[in-house]
Amino acid sequence: MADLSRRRLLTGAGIAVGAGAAAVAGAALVNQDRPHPRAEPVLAAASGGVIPFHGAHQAGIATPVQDRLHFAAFDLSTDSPEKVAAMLKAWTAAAVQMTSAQEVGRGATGAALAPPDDTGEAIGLPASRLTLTVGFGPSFFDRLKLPRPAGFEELPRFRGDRLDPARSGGDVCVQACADDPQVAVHAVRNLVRIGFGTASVRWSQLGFGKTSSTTPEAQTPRNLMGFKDGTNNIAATDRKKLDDHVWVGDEGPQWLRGGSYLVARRIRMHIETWDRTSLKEQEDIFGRTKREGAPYGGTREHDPVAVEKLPADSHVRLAHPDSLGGVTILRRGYSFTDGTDGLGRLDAGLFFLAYQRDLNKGFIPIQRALAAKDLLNEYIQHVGSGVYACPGGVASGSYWGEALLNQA
Ligand SMILES: C=CC1=C(C)c2cc3[nH]c(cc4nc(cc5[nH]c(cc1n2)c(C)c5CCC(=O)O)C(CCC(=O)O)=C4C)c(C)c3C=C
Ligand SMILES: [Fe+2]
Repeated sequence: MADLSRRRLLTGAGIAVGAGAAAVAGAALVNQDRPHPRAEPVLAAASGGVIPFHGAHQAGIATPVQDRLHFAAFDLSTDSPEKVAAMLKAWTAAAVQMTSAQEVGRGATGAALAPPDDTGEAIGLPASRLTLTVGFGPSFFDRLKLPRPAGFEELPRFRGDRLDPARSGGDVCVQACADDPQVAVHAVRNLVRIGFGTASVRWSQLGFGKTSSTTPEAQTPRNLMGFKDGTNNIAATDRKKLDDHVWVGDEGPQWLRGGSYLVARRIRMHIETWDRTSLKEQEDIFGRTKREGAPYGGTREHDPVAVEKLPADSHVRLAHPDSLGGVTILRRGYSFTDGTDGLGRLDAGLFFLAYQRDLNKGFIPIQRALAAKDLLNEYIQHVGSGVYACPGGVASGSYWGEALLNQA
């Protein structure tokens, strides 16, 4: 490894976390004498490489979408902002290490008579473009008596919702994305471990097969219905659209500027019914062709969508900005299959993730339009939900939510 990159990594990872509750109590350990690269970090965003943790925005929003997801929502077990700040500080130190392929704290093989700081299952694995993105639910602010951003509240109930409270909400969320599922799971597991005594997992979701892309030049992935998903998403290079529709600006509190609002929805697909539906009907439901992904009225995937050429209640027509006065979101969802539902059907679907600058100019109006009459509704059901305010990027030496918690 070049000296420069090692120095950068060490500085970023200067504070290591001790095991479990001790770390949360603020027992920061200096790690500079014993770095534990679990693999040779590659400072490039090519598959397997490092996506920088620090920056103007949190990684994992507009950065290229990785193949795997482990999403976790946490409930706080304390009302103390100081305790939560200590946890977030320890989480940040661990995140800096894990995203650069370092072992957490003093590593997986520290002192023999104490539990290791790192659980060890990622030893030898590259960074795998791991990103860790944190958000705070409305209940976070109430519990810690912190001022909520104006208008930030739980999502309204939408027609057709059948939300399971055990798969909804949460005070804090962590979105871990990586090209290797073991790296994503390792990251969440170690944060869970560090948070012991301060936060516990309320629900979590594994995802595979990204169903969106922020790199339009790459092949668009397909969802479990077999359709290309993410064609008309915001590209990571489209600074104007990101500024207009994704990043919170001066209208938000200082800690949220450069951040974004995240909506997570666990959407079950009735894929057995879908699989008995004719190709023509499937295509009419989206208003796009299945193989090419072309919008009706066009021939190629990236041909412009002319909404009047799509069936009136088709998904794409209803969700398109031209039908909704310009409303636009950044989608970042994943497919899931979680065994069966006990009735001989797969519990499969789309774990929908969307980022936006303003929920009232993003997910809420789109979902209202879709819930009212989307042809797709016959084949899907929203069964889990969460909404979170994700702070702006973390500067080196700072930690997730520092500017917010300093107000306590
Ligand atoms: C509230 C927002 C949305 C939900 C919920 C949603 C669920 C959902 N979507 C698909 C499959 C596709 N969606 C596509 C496009 C698309 N979907 C939304 C929003 C929601 N989708 C938007 C804003 C768009 C883009 C519209 C446009 O600008 O043209 C497509 C087409 C390809 C693409 O552009 O991505 C597919 C396919 C499923 C299966 C689903 C729930 C399970
Ligand atoms: Fe969609």
